[in-house]
Amino acid sequence: MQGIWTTDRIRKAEERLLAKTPEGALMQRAAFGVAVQAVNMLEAHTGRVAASRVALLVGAGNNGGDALWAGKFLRRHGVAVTAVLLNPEKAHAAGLAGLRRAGGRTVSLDAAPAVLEAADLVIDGIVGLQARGPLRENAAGLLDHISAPVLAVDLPSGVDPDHGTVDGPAITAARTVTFGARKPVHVLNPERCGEVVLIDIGLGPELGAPDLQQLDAVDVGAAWPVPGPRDDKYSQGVTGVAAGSATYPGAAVLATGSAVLATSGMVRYAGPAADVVRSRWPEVVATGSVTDAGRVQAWVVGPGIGTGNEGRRVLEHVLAAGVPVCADADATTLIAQQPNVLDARDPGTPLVLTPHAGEFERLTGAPPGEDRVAAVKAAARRFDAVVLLKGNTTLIAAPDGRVLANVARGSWLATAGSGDVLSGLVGALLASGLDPWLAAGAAAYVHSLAADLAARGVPVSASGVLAAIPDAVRHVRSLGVV
Ligand SMILES: NC(=O)C1=CN([C@@H]2O[C@H](COP(=O)(O)OP(=O)(O)OC[C@H]3O[C@@H](n4cnc5c(N)ncnc54)[C@H](O)[C@@H]3O)[C@@H](O)[C@H]2O)[C@@H](O)CC1
Ligand SMILES: [K+]
Repeated sequence: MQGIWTTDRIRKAEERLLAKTPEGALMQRAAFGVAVQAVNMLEAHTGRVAASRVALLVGAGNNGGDALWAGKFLRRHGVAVTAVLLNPEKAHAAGLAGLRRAGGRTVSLDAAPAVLEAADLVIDGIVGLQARGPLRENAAGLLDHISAPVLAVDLPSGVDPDHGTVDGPAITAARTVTFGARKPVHVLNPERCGEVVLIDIGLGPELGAPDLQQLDAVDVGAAWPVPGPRDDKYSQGVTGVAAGSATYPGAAVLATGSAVLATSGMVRYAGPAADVVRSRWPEVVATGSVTDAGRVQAWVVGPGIGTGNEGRRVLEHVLAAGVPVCADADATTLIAQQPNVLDARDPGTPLVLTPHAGEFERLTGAPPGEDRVAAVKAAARRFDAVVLLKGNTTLIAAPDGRVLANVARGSWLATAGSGDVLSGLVGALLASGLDPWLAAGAAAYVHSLAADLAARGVPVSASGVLAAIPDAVRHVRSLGVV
């Protein structure tokens, strides 16, 4: 699991580390890392390093200092480096002197358009950890002149470091090189950051527990349930799916199918689409109603059940069953409209809610807003549930305050029925006994990986995502099992 820390925590950790290191040493480490990435990008984009042209956008703080020192290192490779000083009086003095000694040029704003237009690579050192709000006018006016790839120092300037939000002009980077620890922006706004490269500057021991975490393939592979020699179909956990209607059986087929493909435990289906489900998934034990479904170790409830009286009866039944429940789609709306339905919940049994932004607003009375992390944490506490807030970056909060971020590799999951596939995955992992927070996180990971594997650059349907689940599980298992 990889950690992510808020800027406030990182700044405090940096202060402790700065007190233990010789002056300027951290900036040198950071800047050297920037220069290495710049060389690498120049090689990839222009096929050469010597005699290529790099423009530095230099703001008033240490972020600009990093860029200036990186420019100095690039001079050693014969790169023509020109620094655009956005605030000449406040530019980092030592960095500026270093760059000039090494033969780098500096220009002021009026010369900047021509410098940017001629550049093979632009290094964004406008603003870093202290960034607040969009780019100011002097820097904003330069954006139109950038056509070369941008390497952002620490974070793309103009994007909020803690929330990843953009409310005005901002840099879009092809790559972001960050120092010591990843910040929320790197997972909350991956489109603006591009590829994120972390440089170790020795901050690790100063950091403490992370504010956000991210699963990688190895974590997901290690967590994925695998049957042992003494397991049978019951011992691995039976997933119950209460979804779909006679008129709209698709949600039932998708949610049931993803539970079937996720683990080798048994799957039961209960609802009016039993015949359709049985014909598509003959291995599923299907009945017409949750009342005669038999024992399960977790329920998925909601997709396509409707928000009327019958839907409410189904939801109450599964909430009272004393097993973990993943409540999705219509179940979320029912909880939002009739919160007392949660009185049926057996206290202490895990609940996973999987709202998108609109459902989140219905559930909590407010949209997730700028600070999605805080919003999802508060909802998890309020409902005493794991809340999985869908989005390009999906956030998964546990009632105890832990938050996972899952960054989608593309946006192909924005397709009808893809949520049904996700809820089936969550249900199957809950039935296997996984911690509900990890179950939701691992499900989100495999869901987005399956979409990526299925899409390969073209649109994909929810059925396509479903069909790619085995490949996605195989991928994480091949990395996660040693
Ligand atoms: N503190 C440390 O130990 C290290 C810091 N490093 C670098 O230092 C950076 C932080 O430096 P600073 O604390 O000087 O802060 P910044 O460089 O982020 O900010 C400097 C100035 O920019 C202004 N500013 C804020 N929002 C702005 C906006 N939207 N447009 C234009 N200007 C804006 C601020 O008021 C401040 O005066 C990090 O991001 C990183 O790049 C690295 O050198 C590694 C070590
Ligand atoms: K920056």
